[in-house]
Amino acid sequence: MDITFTDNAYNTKHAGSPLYDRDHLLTTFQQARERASQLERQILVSITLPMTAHDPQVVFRMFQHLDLGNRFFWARAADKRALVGIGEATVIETAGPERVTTAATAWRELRQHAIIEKISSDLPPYTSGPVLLGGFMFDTLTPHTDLWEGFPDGLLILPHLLFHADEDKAALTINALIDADDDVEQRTDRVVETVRCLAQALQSGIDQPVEEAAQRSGEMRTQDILPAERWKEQVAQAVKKIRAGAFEKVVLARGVQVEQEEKFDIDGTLRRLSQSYPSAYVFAIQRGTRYFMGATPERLVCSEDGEIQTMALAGSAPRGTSEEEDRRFGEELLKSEKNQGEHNFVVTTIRDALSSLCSRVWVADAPRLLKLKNIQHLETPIMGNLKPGHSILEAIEDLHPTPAVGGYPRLPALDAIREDEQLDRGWYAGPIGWIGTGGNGEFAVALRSGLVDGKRATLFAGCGIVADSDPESEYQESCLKLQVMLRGLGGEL
Ligand SMILES: C=C(O[C@@H]1C=C(C(=O)O)C=C[C@H]1O)C(=O)O
Repeated sequence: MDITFTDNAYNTKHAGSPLYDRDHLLTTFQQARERASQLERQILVSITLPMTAHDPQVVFRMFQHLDLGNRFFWARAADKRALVGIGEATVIETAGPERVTTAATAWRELRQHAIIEKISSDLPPYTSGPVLLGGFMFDTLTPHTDLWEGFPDGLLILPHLLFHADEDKAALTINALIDADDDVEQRTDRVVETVRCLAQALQSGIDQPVEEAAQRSGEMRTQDILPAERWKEQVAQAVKKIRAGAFEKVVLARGVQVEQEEKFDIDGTLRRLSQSYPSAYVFAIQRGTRYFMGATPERLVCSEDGEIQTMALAGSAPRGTSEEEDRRFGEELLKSEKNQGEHNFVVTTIRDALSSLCSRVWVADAPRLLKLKNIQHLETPIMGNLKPGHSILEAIEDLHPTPAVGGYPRLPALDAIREDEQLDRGWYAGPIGWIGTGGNGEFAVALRSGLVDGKRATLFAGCGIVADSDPESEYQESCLKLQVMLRGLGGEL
């Protein structure tokens, strides 16, 4: 079973021992229990072990056999980074407009007095140690419906087990919260058994090629939540408001309900999304029978050692059916005043938001094209150096919602969404990602996404509306964006 882990100093030292050395784990848990009793609080224990690289999709599938609870998937095929978690050592759940700040405080508190072990120096540098996975609702002030039950305003999960990998290293982190009166012998045995089961599952499944997703046996039925004509009227109304000077841009979203005879195949959907959108963040967060999942091209913010990277992504055109047509569409997008306008609101807003958090902000001179499978966007890379003491959660607090998903100026645009959109966005277009120690982490904007529950799914897509938007073109653009999840679920093959 040791083949699951690399032949690192730790395993060599403990050659022949179980995957995780029981005695060592027990000593750590005992130490945590003592600390818990002295300080009269729970103590976080986080242990990271090196592991041989595995396909994150396979790990996600194998995790299901562990019976540890909800799973979480996050991967970007292009840079070979992945985080796959299962279970909840603890969760930080927050509510209200202060949901991000409250989560940041709870995270700081949780880390205090923690015992963090890294059983090698050969580990993915940014994701080793305790890492929280989760996300935030787009807007806490819109009335919530049952649709998003289980997805609170803010949710950060410390998983029991986290598989994480970068381009050349992979590791497993085991997290636990220890109480003063915990039976640490029993806790130790449970962890050792869980890791043993995982190793076994991976070993037995490791040689099996990831099978092609089962073909759908029946029809996938789709229905607009708001009839197409009504949505286009909304767009026309928004254009009128903009021309009357109420605001300059608003992003209006629409939802589509999808149903089929059989349950949607979550693992297969993730695989199709990863294959079709290698540069996107492919994600899934499970709450019971529900999965919020998608393949978003939009990074909200990535922070590594104080350097943050973000982007303005707004302005869209279809891909051409020939190389020539594709180039033409791209050139027209780059020259389009309408698209440049809606893009520039995003650039300006992000630059302003970062200027208070960062000692230096760098913005590319001009947007470039980001070409995805069926759509192309204007993209401006933006970077900055976080001032000491600031973390990624503060950046999220300031950046979200950017005018790429909200509007410009922010407040009147959000009011218009609340009044006119008639859609419970829930976590759609909210920040989703992970945060580690030292302020590192990465969050994306949860676009090209849907909430999947058994045989049903609700998919979302939105478009930036400006003074010269045409309702029909915006509707067509939203259809292109919806295709990501429709195809991901196995439809429109
Ligand atoms: C709102 C969405 O996408 C956003 C809106 C875009 C636009 O209006 O051109 C482009 C990219 C995203 O920032 C979505 O995919 O649902």
